Amino acid sequence: MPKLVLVRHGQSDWNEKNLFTGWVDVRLSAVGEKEANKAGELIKEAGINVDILYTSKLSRAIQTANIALSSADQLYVPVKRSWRLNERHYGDLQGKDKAETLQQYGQEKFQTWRRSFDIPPPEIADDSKFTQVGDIRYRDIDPAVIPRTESLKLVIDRLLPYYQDEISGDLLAGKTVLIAAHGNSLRALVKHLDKISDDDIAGLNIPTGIPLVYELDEKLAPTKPAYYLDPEAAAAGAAAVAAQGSKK
Ligand SMILES: O=C(O)[C@@H](CO)OP(=O)(O)O
Repeated sequence: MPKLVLVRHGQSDWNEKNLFTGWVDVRLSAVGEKEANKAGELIKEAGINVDILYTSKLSRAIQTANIALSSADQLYVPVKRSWRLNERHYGDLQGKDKAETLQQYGQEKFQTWRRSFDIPPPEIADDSKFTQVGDIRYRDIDPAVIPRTESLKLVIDRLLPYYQDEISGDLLAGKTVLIAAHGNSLRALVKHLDKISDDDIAGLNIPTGIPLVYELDEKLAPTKPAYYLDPEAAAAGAAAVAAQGSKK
């Protein structure tokens, strides 16, 4: 039976600093490296043998996957990377402090930008130091397609075709697939897999560095609720993500 393991990258330098990140290519913090290592140990302890790894094009997801597969003794697995698994592009909020943004714009606007289904933050200018226009890693994408901002809905629009056309093929072949990606790109995927409504998805937060396992049937529907390999740490981690704006 196909198995899908999702892991959000470990804490990044900008998660630690409480900054909106999106497509900015920041690296893992020391804590994030430890979380990734632990994720691999959990994968190994659960007896999960990964057949193929998918990552975004962002270093923090790639680092997480490499460290986790190393500690799981599975560095050999083949890998595919796509910008379609990237974090949600955070528009003009990229690089901004979350607590300051909350203070400046108020709870309602802050929460709308952060967790509404279809309202994106303001667009980032192409000459901003935090834009990804001109970044060589996206040379295979038409520059007009590089996002200037995204809502969760727009993430689903660019991620789901990749899941259905590429990743599903490996799952339908009975493979165990590991996806190392991001808080909001994984929220998009979980919304699809668990059929979560546009309203209810606002309340879902994905913790860093804890593998979430889906066991799927031949139509790629979950045969039982997905489970975290460390449920207690996952609950604490999700609550910490939800509270990020209020952090000093
Ligand atoms: O800054 C970001 O890109 C994301 C994930 O770290 O943050 P949030 O949880 O606020 O959507």
